Amino acid sequence: MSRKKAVKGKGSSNTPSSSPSSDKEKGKKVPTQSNGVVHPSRPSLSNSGEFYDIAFKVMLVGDSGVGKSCLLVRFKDGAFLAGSFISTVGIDFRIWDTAGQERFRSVTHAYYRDAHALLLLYDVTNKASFDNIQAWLTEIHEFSQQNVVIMLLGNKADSTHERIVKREEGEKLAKEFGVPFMETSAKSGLNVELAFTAVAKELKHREMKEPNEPKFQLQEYVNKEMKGVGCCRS
Ligand SMILES: Nc1nc2c(ncn2[C@@H]2O[C@H](COP(=O)(O)OP(=O)(O)OP(=O)(O)O)[C@@H](O)[C@H]2O)c(=O)[nH]1
Repeated sequence: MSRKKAVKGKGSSNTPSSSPSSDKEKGKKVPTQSNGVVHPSRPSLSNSGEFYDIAFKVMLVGDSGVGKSCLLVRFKDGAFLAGSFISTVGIDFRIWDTAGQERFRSVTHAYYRDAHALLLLYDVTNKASFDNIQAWLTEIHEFSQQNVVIMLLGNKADSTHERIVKREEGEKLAKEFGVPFMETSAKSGLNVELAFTAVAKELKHREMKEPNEPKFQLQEYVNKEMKGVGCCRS
């Protein structure tokens, strides 16, 4: 999975006018199987001009304001968007950035179905966004594929003074639900690259693994590579 083709779109319109089918139209540029995985007979060219062999659909989900757009922009451009800007209401393709607002949920549901991976975010400075994770997971299990890769991310880990949710609480919740977890910061860049590459590695491994090859251990990989807030390695 090429990082550069991780093109996100902050919704180009500020109304939920783009229907799932109209957005899928945009994705028609690449040959897609019914499971949504792109298997071109020869490498395909991404919008950014890079070649790739396989493509997966990764979505960012979570409450409004947890930092989904910022995380994607940090990953894609290495930049941080400070301050307030228009809330996401549209959904773009490649890496799909969803609107966290309740009133756009029905639009989001339609996109879960063929997602291969979901990065589920809460904001460590916002208890409600953490408390809502269980509801998000229930929804994900209802609408997404059974084998979807899920990773829980506690974002805004740079906000030391405003922090309300402890890292241990995130770890405990993730353990309860059997999903990998780490804290991230779109502002400082902490673990942002890792979140996307770990998911990409898992998906690629599933797709290309030889029958006798052991499974990729996503949580182990994350534990090994993850950096902590204020840690010497970050
Ligand atoms: N300190 C800090 N602020 C962040 C971080 N990530 C995002 N923010 C801020 O949080 C606010 C919301 O970020 P967005 O990326 O728009 O959140 P979103 O989840 O995409 O929101 P919706 O589009 O409404 O679903 C903005 O003011 C960002 O600057 C982070 O890692 N640290």
